[in-house]
Amino acid sequence: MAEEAKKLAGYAAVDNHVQNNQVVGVGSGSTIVYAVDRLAERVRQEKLNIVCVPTSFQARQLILQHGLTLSDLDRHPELDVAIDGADEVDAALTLIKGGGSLSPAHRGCLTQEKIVAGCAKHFIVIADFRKDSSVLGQQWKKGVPIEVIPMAYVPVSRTIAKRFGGEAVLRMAVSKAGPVVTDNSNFILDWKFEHAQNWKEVNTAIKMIPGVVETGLFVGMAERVYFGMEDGSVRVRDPPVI
Ligand SMILES: O=C(CO)[C@H](O)[C@H](O)COP(=O)(O)O
Repeated sequence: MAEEAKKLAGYAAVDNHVQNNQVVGVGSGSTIVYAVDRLAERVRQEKLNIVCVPTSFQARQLILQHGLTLSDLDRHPELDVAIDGADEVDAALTLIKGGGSLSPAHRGCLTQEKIVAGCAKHFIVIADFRKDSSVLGQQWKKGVPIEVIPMAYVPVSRTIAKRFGGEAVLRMAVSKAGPVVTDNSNFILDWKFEHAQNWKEVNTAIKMIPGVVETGLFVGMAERVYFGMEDGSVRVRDPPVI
């Protein structure tokens, strides 16, 4: 059921937002796999000229395996559109990213994902119905991922708990001993917050703690979210008009 929903979201995003001669940011996770399948299909069928910029090692492999054109931010610092998954989306389109529902290899790419999304004119999110929340923490219980410089993980964890409550736990690997190491050779703390907060302020404050590389809070970045639903429909959410 969830897999079909991921596919619906991925296909809708590619069909509605990708056009010929575009540079496309490719996100990470299990949902993005469906979007890349559809992108490759359209490139073949419609003979599109598309260049892809990956957000992780996994995304890079996906692009290559599908025979798509691989690039990077050196050659393409401006993207037309970036498409990526999320762990949770609230009513204001604030996202938690960097968690991942698949294997550890597909998790913790939040820093590169945020960089690529920030370089895109349009940032489009794809998710299944389980990620849809009115407030963060409603559906996603694993906390906000925070990428940290390895030597700083203890002081950063203590500072976050002291200032914002909850606890920030070092993410451990599953198929190896020791912590998960990101594509940037850093560690991930999962901050299990106690209650909803002003995410814009919290995100800025956490980023100011020495040793923090990036947070998995994406505030004011997503332009549209496609949710694949259980009944086979696709729900679209745009940011609220303030
Ligand atoms: O942010 C991510 C990885 O850093 C993923 O996009 C997010 O975790 C969603 O993953 P999935 O599509 O497997 O549920």
